[in-house]
Amino acid sequence: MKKRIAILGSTGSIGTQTLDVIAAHPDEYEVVALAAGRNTALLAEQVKRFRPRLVSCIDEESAAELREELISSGLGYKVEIEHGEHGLLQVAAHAGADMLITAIIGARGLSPTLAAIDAGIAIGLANKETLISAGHLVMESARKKRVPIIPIDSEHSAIFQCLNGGERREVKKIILTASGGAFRGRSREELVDVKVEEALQHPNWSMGAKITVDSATMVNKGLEVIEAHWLFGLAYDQIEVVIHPESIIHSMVEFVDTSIIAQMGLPDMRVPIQYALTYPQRKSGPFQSLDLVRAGKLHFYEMDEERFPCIRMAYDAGRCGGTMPTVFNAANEIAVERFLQGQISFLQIEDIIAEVMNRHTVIARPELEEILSADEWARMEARRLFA
Ligand SMILES: NC(=O)C1=CN([C@@H]2O[C@H](COP(=O)(O)OP(=O)(O)OC[C@H]3O[C@@H](n4cnc5c(N)ncnc54)[C@H](OP(=O)(O)O)[C@@H]3O)[C@@H](O)[C@H]2O)C=CC1
Ligand SMILES: CC(=O)[C@@H](O)[C@H](O)COP(=O)(O)O
Ligand SMILES: [Mn+2]
Repeated sequence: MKKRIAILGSTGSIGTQTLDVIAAHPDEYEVVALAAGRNTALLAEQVKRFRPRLVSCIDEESAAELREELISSGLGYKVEIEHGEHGLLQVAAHAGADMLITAIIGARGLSPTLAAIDAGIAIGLANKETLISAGHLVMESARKKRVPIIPIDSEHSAIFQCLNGGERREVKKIILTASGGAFRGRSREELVDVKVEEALQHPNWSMGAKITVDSATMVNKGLEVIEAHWLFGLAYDQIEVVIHPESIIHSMVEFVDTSIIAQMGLPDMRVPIQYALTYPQRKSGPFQSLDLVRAGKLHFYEMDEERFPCIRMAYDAGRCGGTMPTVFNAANEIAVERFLQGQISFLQIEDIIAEVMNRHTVIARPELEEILSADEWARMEARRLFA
């Protein structure tokens, strides 16, 4: 029987690569539900090709556009079209799905991810912001429901692969690799006037705009530290970050006997996506092998918290816990949105995060309602600063 897959964010970087992997194994996987934002032209193509039973768009207008597009192309089967938060939840908890790939951006992925877990659907987790915002709720809920959460983020997939079959209590620490992002060779002075287009030039990966900016500010690695804390149950002191400009070693685990196991490969997100789909098996795929001789030298540098203050803020937020990581994430989401819209400068992203964290009164062990209101509060504060 084919494994039935639902995807949140099917038209994005992770969403389209997930469909590429599925297309390479047509006898193994079936797409049952898709959710996207406003790219109805691409979504219509995906519907025609993968024939899901349910599809959802961001709003009513996009849903109408999609319907129109599918009718005019003479779609030969009946697909249910939904929209908005309701549609997103319907796709996430689709009764016919075995696994949900969370490839939507931001903390808006939280409620649908919780809905899928509640419905007993396995999660292939790309949407890291969900774990930053409410890691304790997501992990607790997954444990109670015995729902597996398989990481897709390249570093976490790497750690997951290194730990395969191993005892977690034998782990001394994990080492997350960071490329250094678009501005890795530049000093802070050289960041004052950087342009949006420059921040969107990641040296090794082709990704959506938000995560590419996060990579340049090092917020991405900060989010990944908190993500690793929740996924692997490690203390923050056991999570280290090193700069590795080549993005060939995707991350490493050091065990108590000082042995280090690393997962390596060319930067291609289809590999961790496929591993999440096939786990615990491995399958071949349309991927290029790493040629170590051609790669030549690999480099590693110490993380500089003065140069990249967002990494320190992320550790602070994680160690503080409660609603602080929620606030760190929400403030960053708004700051990045404003940077992309040309409203603030690159360095003001970190100023906004720092100031909103500074103003926040933490709630320890927050319930979902408290998470959602801390998230909303942080977004409001982040919109007001430098306005
Ligand atoms: N890209 C990568 O290589 C990696 C990404 N990740 C994580 O994966 C997640 C997705 O990133 P990425 O693929 O780069 O992002 P993209 O910006 O490329 O894609 C985002 C997707 O979400 C959809 N979307 C946006 N808003 C809504 C909404 N309200 N309802 C439904 N769908 C919506 C978009 O739709 P549309 O375009 O139609 O508007 C699009 O399909 C992020 O959390 C990121 O951190 C993690 C590791 C690597
Ligand atoms: C592909 C992936 O997982 C991204 O999160 C990537 O790691 C970003 O690269 P850096 O944050 O290391 O620049
Ligand atoms: Mn990553």
